[in-house]
Amino acid sequence: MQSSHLLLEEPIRMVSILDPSKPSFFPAMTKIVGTLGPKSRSVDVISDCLKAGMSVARFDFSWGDPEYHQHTLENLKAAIKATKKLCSVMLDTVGAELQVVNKSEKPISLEVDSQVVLTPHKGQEASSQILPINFDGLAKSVKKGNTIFVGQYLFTGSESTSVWLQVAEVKEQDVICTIKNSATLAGSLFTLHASQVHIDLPTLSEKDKEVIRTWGVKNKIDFLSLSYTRHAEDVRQAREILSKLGDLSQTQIFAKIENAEGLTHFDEILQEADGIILSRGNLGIDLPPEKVFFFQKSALRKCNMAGKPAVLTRVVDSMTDNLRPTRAEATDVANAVLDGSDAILLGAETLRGLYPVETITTVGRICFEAEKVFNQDLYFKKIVRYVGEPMSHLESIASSAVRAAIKVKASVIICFTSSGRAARLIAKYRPTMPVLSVVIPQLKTDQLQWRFSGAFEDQLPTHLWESLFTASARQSLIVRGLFPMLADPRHPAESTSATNKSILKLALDHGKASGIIKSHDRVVVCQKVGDASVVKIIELED
Ligand SMILES: Nc1ncnc2c1ncn2[C@@H]1O[C@H](COP(=O)(O)OP(=O)(O)OP(=O)(O)O)[C@@H](O)[C@H]1O
Ligand SMILES: CC(=O)C(=O)O
Ligand SMILES: [K+]
Ligand SMILES: [Mg+2]
Repeated sequence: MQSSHLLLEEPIRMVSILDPSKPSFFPAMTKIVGTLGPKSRSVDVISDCLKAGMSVARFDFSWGDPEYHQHTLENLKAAIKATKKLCSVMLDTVGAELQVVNKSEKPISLEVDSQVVLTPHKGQEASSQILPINFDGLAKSVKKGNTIFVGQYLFTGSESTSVWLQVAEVKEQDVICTIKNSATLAGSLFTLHASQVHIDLPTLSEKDKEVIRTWGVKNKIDFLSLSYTRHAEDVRQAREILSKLGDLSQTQIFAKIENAEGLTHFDEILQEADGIILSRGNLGIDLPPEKVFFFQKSALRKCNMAGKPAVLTRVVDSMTDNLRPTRAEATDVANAVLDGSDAILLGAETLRGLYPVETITTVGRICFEAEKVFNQDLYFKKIVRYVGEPMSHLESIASSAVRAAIKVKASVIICFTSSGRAARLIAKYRPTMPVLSVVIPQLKTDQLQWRFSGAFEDQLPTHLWESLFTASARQSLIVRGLFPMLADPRHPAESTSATNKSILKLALDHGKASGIIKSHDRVVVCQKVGDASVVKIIELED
C-alpha cells in the first residue's frame, strides 16, 4: 500500500531513522529565502547564510529606509563574491499594512479588560489609552465584536509583546477596543491585523511605487513580493508599473496571500502571478487555526499543478530566540516539503533572531530529509494527468527527461537554457536529483573583451557577471531543485576534439567539483541540437 504523499517502503526498519544524514553539497532541493535585517546584514553573517543555503535575500520595506537596505544589499554582493554562492534579490512591499505610529518608541503597557482607542490622529502620543495608526478608514471598516491583533513586526507568537483587541465601539474616526490580554508593546514597529476585514488601502502604496522606481530599478530586483495581494487586478497593476521600468519588465511578481480576500481570489491571482507566497503570519490570524492546514495544502497543490513556485512563511518562529525548533515546527517544515513548497521564507528568525545561520542550516536539513521520502512517482503521475494530452513539445521533453533520469538513476539533470524556461519546466516534474540549469547568455559583441581560462564564472568582472547572469537565471534560485550556472556562449556545446572546452564538459566539471557528480555516474542532458530538442543519457567514465 502506498501512502498518498510519503514514499515509505513497508515495513520500515525503525532503526534506519537513526542513521545519520549523509552530508551533501546541496543542503536541500527546497530553497530558503532569508529576510535580511539587523542580525543578518554584515558581510560575515550573510556569507555564512549563503553557505548554509540561503539563495534568496528578502528586503522588506515595511521598515527601514532605502539607504539602510542599500547598505545591506552592498554587503550581500560582497558576500556573494567572497563565497561564490548565488543569491537573488526580493523586494517586499508595505502594501495595505496597518501600523501603530509610536514616534517615541517608548514601551506601552496594555492591561487586560481595559480599553484602548485606535485613532488615525497621528499627532497624538501613543500611550496605554491611545494608539495612533497609519489609516483613517478603520472606523468605517470594522464593527463591534471584530477582533484586531497588534504585534511586533514579524511577531512570532511567543512574545509577550502582542495583544488581541475586541472592538467595543466605533466613535467617528476612532475605534474603541477592549484589551483581551495584558502585554507591553516594546519594539520599533507594530503592525495591526483586523481579522477578515477589508482594508481600503491600495496594494501598492505611493511609497511602494517610489521604492520600486528608485531602489528596485537601481538594483534590478529579481522578485517583487506583493504584500496583501487580494485580487488578480493587484498583480496586473504591479505588472503594468514594472513593464515601464526597463529591466524590471523581467522582474517576477510573487503574490503574497495574507488574508481571506486573497484566499477567495486565489485561482485568478495564481493565473496572473509568477509565484505565490503563503504568508501564514497574517493568514494565521485571518483564518481560524483549524483551517490553516487546509488552505496550505490546497494552495500548494494548485501552484504545483500550474508549475509556479510557492513559498511558505513562518515555519520556525521559536528559533528567533532558541537554537532548536520545537518538535511541532520541525514537523511543520517537513510537511511543507511534502505538501509541495518550493521554498521556505524565514522572517524574524533571520532578521532579528539570535541564530540566523543555524536556523537556515536546521531548516535545510529537515527539508533534505523530507525530500528523501517525497513520493515523486505519485506526484509525477498527478502532474502528467493534470497537463493532459496532447502535451506541448517542451512539456513532453521536460517530463521525459525527468522520467529517464529516475529510470537510469542519474545523479543530475543538465539542462541548457537561455531564458530558464526549459529548466523550470523540468523542475515542475520534481525530479529526485538536482537540475543544473546551464545558462547560456546571448553575448553582445562589446562584452567580448575578457579572456577565458578555467572556470568561466571566476574570470568575469563582477559587473559583467551580474549582467550576464540574467534575472531569469537568478529567478531559478527560488525553484525547488534548480541550481543555475553560467556558461561561456563562445564555447561549443560539446567537445569536437579531446582538448577543447565544451559547455557540457564545464557543466560536468562544475557538478564534480561541487560533489553531485562522481565517476561512472549517469547524467541526463537536455539540449537543442540544431532544431531538435533532445534528451540524452550519458555515462561517465571518470
Ligand atoms: N543555448 C542553448 N544551447 C543548447 N540548447 C539550448 C539552449 N537554450 C535552450 N536549449 C534547449 O532548447 C530546448 C528548448 O528550450 P527553450 O526554447 O524553452 O529554451 P529556453 O532558453 O529555456 O527558453 P527560451 O526559448 O525562452 O529562451 C530545451 O531542450 C533546452 O534545453
Ligand atoms: C511574511 C509575512 O508577511 C507573513 O507571514 O505574514
Ligand atoms: K512587507
Ligand atoms: Mg504578512
